Amino acid sequence: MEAVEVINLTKHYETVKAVDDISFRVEKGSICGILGPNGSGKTTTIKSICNLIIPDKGDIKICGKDNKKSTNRISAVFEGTRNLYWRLTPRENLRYFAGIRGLGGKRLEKDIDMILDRFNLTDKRDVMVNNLSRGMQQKVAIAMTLICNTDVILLDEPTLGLDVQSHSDIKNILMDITSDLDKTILLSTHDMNLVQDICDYVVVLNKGKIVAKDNMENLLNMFKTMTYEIVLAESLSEENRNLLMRLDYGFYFINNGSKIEIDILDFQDIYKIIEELKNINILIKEIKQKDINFERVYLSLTDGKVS
Ligand SMILES: Nc1ncnc2c1ncn2[C@@H]1O[C@H](COP(=O)(O)OP(=O)(O)OP(=O)(O)O)[C@@H](O)[C@H]1O
Repeated sequence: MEAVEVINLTKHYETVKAVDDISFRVEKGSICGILGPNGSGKTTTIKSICNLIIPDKGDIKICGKDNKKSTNRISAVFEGTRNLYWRLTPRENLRYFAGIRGLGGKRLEKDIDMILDRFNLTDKRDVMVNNLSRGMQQKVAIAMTLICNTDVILLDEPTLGLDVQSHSDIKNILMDITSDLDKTILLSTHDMNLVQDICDYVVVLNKGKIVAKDNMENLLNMFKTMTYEIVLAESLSEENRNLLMRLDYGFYFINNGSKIEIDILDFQDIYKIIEELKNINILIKEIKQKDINFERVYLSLTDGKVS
């Protein structure tokens, strides 16, 4: 079953077409990355799904129902932890957000304790959020979405500014809540390692349009067959790099130009590159097919714009 369906969504801000006729579906219990460079339309898409922006055109369905009639099925954490109350404790925050959704009573108190325990926050439950570490604050923000018990959780940059341990904790929490609790997560982030590790499905936006939507495995496989690494006997000078660039493939110069990574569509193209290296008297030490990572896939899809 689809938890989220976006159908022909379009939104302008005066003359800017922020989102241009996009459609995608997210399966229940999965994690979907909504990715793209700055200004590509991620926030507009996410806010439209949450019903915080009224689109010019298109339909959005949450668990099969129009999103305007299903706002109680979505919760969102925008820009890290901004929607927490900093002068309240984790327990008070959770109580407050549950209260807004009409939840209360002894059962709620039990649920709050259970969720805080799940996130290893029991000993911090009565400490003001302001005095918690950034990683703990992020956990409280995600705990808030669980106490509201919504089917769909939207997260904007959940790992921004976190140390290695907190990054790993948040990653595990997100995987746990989809597998154990069947929650659906829509994740907007520039953290491509996180995307590769936890996303089942990815939607990549560029200039308001979808440039790719597929599952992670397919995207990685699609690019795997096209990326080669050439190790050279010496570093390439600026002049030689420019000569190679004229061949108009996607070149990435690594290790000061002593290693080249190339994205090619046809294996025969590798001979043209070898020929050019021969012409400029550069010896090749090794050529191998590269294990592709998602960051490279993303860069190819968005014309090299990381953020
Ligand atoms: N309230 C607004 N008024 C006018 N233009 C806007 C408004 N909000 C967004 N835009 C424009 O719409 C386009 C898409 O913006 P959006 O914030 O959706 O992109 P984004 O992918 O979330 O970017 P970022 O990664 O920088 O947060 C951009 O050109 C942006 O300048």
